[in-house]
Amino acid sequence: MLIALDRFTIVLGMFSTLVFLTLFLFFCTSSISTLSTTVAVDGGDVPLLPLSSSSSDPLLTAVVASGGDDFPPLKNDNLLRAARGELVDRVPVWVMRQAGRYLPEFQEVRAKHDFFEVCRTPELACEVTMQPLRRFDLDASIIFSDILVIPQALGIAVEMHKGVGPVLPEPLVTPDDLERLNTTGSIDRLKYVGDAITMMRHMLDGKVPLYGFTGAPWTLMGYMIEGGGSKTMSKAKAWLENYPDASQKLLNLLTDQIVEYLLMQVKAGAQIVQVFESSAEHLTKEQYLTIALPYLKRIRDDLHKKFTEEGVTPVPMTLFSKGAMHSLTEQAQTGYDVIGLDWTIDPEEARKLVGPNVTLQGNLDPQDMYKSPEELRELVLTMVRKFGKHRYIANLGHGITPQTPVESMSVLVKAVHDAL
Ligand SMILES: Cc1c2[nH]c(c1CCC(=O)O)Cc1[nH]c(c(CCC(=O)O)c1C)Cc1[nH]c(c(CCC(=O)O)c1C)Cc1[nH]c(c(C)c1CCC(=O)O)C2
Repeated sequence: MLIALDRFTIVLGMFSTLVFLTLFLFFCTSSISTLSTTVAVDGGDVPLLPLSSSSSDPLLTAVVASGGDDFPPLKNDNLLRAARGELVDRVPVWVMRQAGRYLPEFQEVRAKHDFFEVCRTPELACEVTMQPLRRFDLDASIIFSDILVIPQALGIAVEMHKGVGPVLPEPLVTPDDLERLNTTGSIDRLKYVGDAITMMRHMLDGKVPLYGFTGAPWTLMGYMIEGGGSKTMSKAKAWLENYPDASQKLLNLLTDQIVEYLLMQVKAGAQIVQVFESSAEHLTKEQYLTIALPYLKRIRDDLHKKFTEEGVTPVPMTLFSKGAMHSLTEQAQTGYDVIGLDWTIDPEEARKLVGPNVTLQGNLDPQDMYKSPEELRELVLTMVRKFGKHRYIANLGHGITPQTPVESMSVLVKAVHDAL
């Protein structure tokens, strides 16, 4: 009996020691993690949002994980209403490349950081995205990034050379080079764009909606084959001619990537997306209708399919095909909500070509931004009055250029809001 009791005491002792040790260990780990979060938050020298772009950062993870439901409510929804064809309080305005070299504060960031470092670091991307909004009464923001992040994610190096623009030192030369494209996990490698979008939605605090964007298949194919910008796209056009099957394969591969990339951006918080087919200007009308538009339409249709399958609320989609004003009627039939115009077409003519059921975006000549404030204001007033208040988003007909006087942006934005 006594022996049995002794054994019982020993077992009980061992058990309570074990419980004690487990509790002790649990207490230590949880207090350490609480302590480090507290230090990080209360430290004072830590910015409101974390500096690391890594998803292992607890604060960034918290911001990103909070997801769409927790975003601050939108205060100025004029741009989204215009995109959906609803009535607006005022004509919305934003500017392609509104975050860019014409702003001294952008130059300051660029003096310290490489272009793609800015893209890849959510805090820096958000800072430059915010810069134009601090100065001008704009109705939208666009996440700072570049169309060439997709080729990068596929394993094609892209460098930004001062005074030259993007350089891809190892372009695609023959169809065999398609083997080099690594699609496995490519969208995961672009997670930093989603992180920047989510962070930006919180930073915006509902001030204006946030655009996500992508390059279009033909435009990306062009850069990947030319190895950079090109005046003629002769190598990419030679691919179309000499390697029709490989060209189609590449265009389809890029289309699939773009759909996944846009879906990721919308899930991260993009409230409207724009597809940049900036190199459409190199194609004949016939080429545009066979090489560009079918893929652009598939992006629209496949993304909508994904929205339905994954229960994601659809966002408006914008198509900007620079130099393809010859095919506006066809563009308007693709299902995009907004069609972007370059400056080569008259607003009233464009409206006739697209009909009443799409929103138009554009289309001041970026060169007009160099005119005197009085002349610029008159041009903007005339443009906006030609487009009218319904289904219209004011913008330039292409990106703002680096030498543009900062004051011109204030003149542009005010004139748009004053016009009607
Ligand atoms: C073709 C294209 C590119 N990138 C982009 C396009 C499509 C739009 C267009 O047609 O302009 C898209 C783009 N690139 C950039 C944005 C930022 C978002 C915005 O504010 O609109 C967007 C929407 C930043 C950028 N992308 C780039 C800059 C300037 C580079 C720098 O800061 O050194 C910015 C602000 C670099 C870039 N990136 C690219 C080029 C041709 C260049 C050089 C441009 C130049 O030298 O003027 C590829």
